[in-house]
Amino acid sequence: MPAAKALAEVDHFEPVKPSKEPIDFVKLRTLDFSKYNDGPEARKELASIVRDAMTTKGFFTLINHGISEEEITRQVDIGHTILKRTPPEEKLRLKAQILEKGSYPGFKLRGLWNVGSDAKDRIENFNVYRVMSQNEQPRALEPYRHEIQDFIDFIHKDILKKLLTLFALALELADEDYFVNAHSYEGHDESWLRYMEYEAHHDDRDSGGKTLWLNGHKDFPALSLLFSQPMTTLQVRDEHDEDSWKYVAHTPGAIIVNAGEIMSWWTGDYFKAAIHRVVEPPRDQMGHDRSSVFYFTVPNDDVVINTLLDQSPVLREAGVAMAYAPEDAPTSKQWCNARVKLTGQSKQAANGKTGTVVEKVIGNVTTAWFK
Ligand SMILES: O=C(O)CCC(=O)C(=O)O
Ligand SMILES: [Fe+2]
Repeated sequence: MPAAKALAEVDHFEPVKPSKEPIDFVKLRTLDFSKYNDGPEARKELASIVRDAMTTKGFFTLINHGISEEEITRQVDIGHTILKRTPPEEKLRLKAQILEKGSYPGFKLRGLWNVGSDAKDRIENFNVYRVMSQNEQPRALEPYRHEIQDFIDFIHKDILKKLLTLFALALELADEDYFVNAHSYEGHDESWLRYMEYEAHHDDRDSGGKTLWLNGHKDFPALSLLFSQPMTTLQVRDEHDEDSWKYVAHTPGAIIVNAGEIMSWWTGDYFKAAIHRVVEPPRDQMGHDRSSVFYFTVPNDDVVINTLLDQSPVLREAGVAMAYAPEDAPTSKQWCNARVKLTGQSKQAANGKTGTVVEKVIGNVTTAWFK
């Protein structure tokens, strides 16, 4: 990423020290972008890693993606500063229209979502579209506007473009640019950058089991990019190991990539939208806030999402079924707005395969939540 010039001052967020406790980590594949420009064979190899990761765990670790650790730290600090310096009245005025419109830009205040059966979340988010002028931004953001824009633009135009090309290669799509064109930078869509802070639960020390911080769920976008952070809290449910929850390891400077429901529909569930959740950290990391940065990508508003059987010999060979009858397939915008409204609103959660599945139907689309 091109280096920024003189940087405006921030309130530094001091991340927690890595845990020393023994932890059962999920084994994720590593995708190394330093090989991306080494020619067609190297790209094919990277695409085969994407295919393997997506058909098994649904998550992988991306390294050498072009954003340095310092730049990630800087973005965490920017998010922390915006959340810290924006007064409550301004947060309320610039509140994200989540329940009203199913749209994320603005502040998500604490306590909007249910966690488990009788708790509310302790998460604050500040979300931004790539067209930042589309929404009024908080005063505290102004000193960082260009840095945030450069960060989003590099993710969307460089990292996402490479990732989506590899996803197309992994499926041997007739049109290698299909996913890239569906995420045209110039088009409009609901993709968003998220600064997210989990408030420490100071009462956790006395609790026996692990307290949930965010219910189990599948992400709804096409891809989710999580800038790796050191608090051991994110768990993925391993379908291949009796649905057990395993922690995602922190890799300094890496991006943890996972697919959402849009990608699973495109591929007739050949690529997994893995179920994941956030729980309290190990004892030696308790009592500390967590601050992180995410980029969630969805296709342009009018893209109709359905399984790419016609385009992909890999999907035909895998014998997957179409996700929807043609007349039932949702557009990106219909799906996103409807799904965002439902996030965290159910008081129940399901155990998945073995328990009752708590489902919500949106038009012809069904989505579910998990413990
Ligand atoms: O905070 C995390 O590590 C994961 C958050 C998450 O799953 C989400 O925002 O969809
Ligand atoms: Fe998620």
